[in-house]
Amino acid sequence: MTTTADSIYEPLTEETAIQLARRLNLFDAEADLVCREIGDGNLNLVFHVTEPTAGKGVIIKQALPYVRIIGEGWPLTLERARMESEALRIFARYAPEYVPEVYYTDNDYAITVMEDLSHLTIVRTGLAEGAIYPLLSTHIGQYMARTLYGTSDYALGAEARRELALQFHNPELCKITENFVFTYPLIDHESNVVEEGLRPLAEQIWRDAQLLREGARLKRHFMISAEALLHGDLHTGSIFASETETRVIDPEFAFYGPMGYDIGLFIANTLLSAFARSEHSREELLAHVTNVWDVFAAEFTALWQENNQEPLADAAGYLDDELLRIFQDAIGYAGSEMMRRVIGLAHARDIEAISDKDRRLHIKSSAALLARDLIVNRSHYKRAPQIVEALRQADRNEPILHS
Ligand SMILES: Nc1ncnc2c1ncn2[C@@H]1O[C@H](COP(=O)(O)OP(=O)(O)O)[C@@H](O)[C@H]1O
Ligand SMILES: CSC[C@H]1O[C@H](OP(=O)(O)O)[C@H](O)[C@@H]1O
Repeated sequence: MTTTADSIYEPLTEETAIQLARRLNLFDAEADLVCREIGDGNLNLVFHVTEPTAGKGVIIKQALPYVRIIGEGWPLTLERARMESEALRIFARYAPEYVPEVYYTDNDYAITVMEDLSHLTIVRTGLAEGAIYPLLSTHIGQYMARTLYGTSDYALGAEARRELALQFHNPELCKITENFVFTYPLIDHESNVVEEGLRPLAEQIWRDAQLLREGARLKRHFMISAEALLHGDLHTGSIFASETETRVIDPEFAFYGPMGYDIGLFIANTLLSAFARSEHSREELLAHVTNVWDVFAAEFTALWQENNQEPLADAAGYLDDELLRIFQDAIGYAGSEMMRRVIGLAHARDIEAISDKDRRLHIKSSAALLARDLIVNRSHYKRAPQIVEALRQADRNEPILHS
């Protein structure tokens, strides 16, 4: 627990959230305000303060000194609120159209007051209801290229990059990822949630020496690479969208890590949503998987050519090598993320919502087989359409072959 006896921190209530919004002059003095706590994530409180007659609102997000869904038995640093608001401000330098505006922060109360995005839908929810979001992968590809390139050595130079990285020492949140994404799904850990019927496959996974070795290498790479300021938890529950607009929220896991991690999380969660759909309505989501990489690579290349602090950047073949390495990192991390969403702690809600047990189990075992291949054979992946081909083979229960 990071609160101390003399700490002034206390959790907000719906009433005190309204008082805060008034104190910050976010609404007219006489405005009639209502507030609802709408947090549905694993960690924090989220208050939606609105003036219904004016159609105006703000979001007040507050970290609790523990994990919201577990309670005081799992203490967690309040520092995560500072990480989130500082990361949002930095990402806004590079991709302002893709993040909510931050109006106010208070680190003592672990509060971030930000733009209300309620006119948009959380992408995981929308995709489960059949939405397509035609611009999603273009926007996310641009968002990732701009924020990842912009905070890297290439754009900032090593000195400024190291300076910025000091602000994002985020050990408690990184530890959650190290444990719950990388370690626990690969061992028979008590926190894993393995659906009955999937146990034999899970046991096979835990005995798979090649998988454990490659999973360990990915975890190590995650722990020691400090390439760029990552969002750190870029799943589809951290993205709001409509047909025309896309915004990335919730970067409390931000830290300096490998660029491929953010890309891998987006790909993994889009693949899971694709698995959750019937075969004929998957195509748009699979197109997002290939397009996000194409857009990322094109935008990254343009930024590289425009502004690069690395004197050796023009070395023949170097950019291509970097892009292939980032791609293969992303493939591996997509595998780690998919595995944890199937047999780890925090499952994909769209898959859990499938009521037909046989179909749900088929999807989970196909996703686990695909995840294994992405982790173990990531060096065989050279082009984004191979991911789509691998998903189709896994879905048909065929061995995944790479041409
Ligand atoms: N800026 C925002 N505008 C509107 N709703 C938001 C905003 N930020 C968060 N929410 C709502 O609160 C929920 C939880 O927010 P999130 O940041 O994901 O919390 P956690 O950190 O606990 O995962 C989101 O799923 C969304 O419904
Ligand atoms: C108990 S932490 C599990 C999981 O929760 C976080 O997700 P979110 O903030 O979107 O609710 C993160 O993915 C953690 O790995």
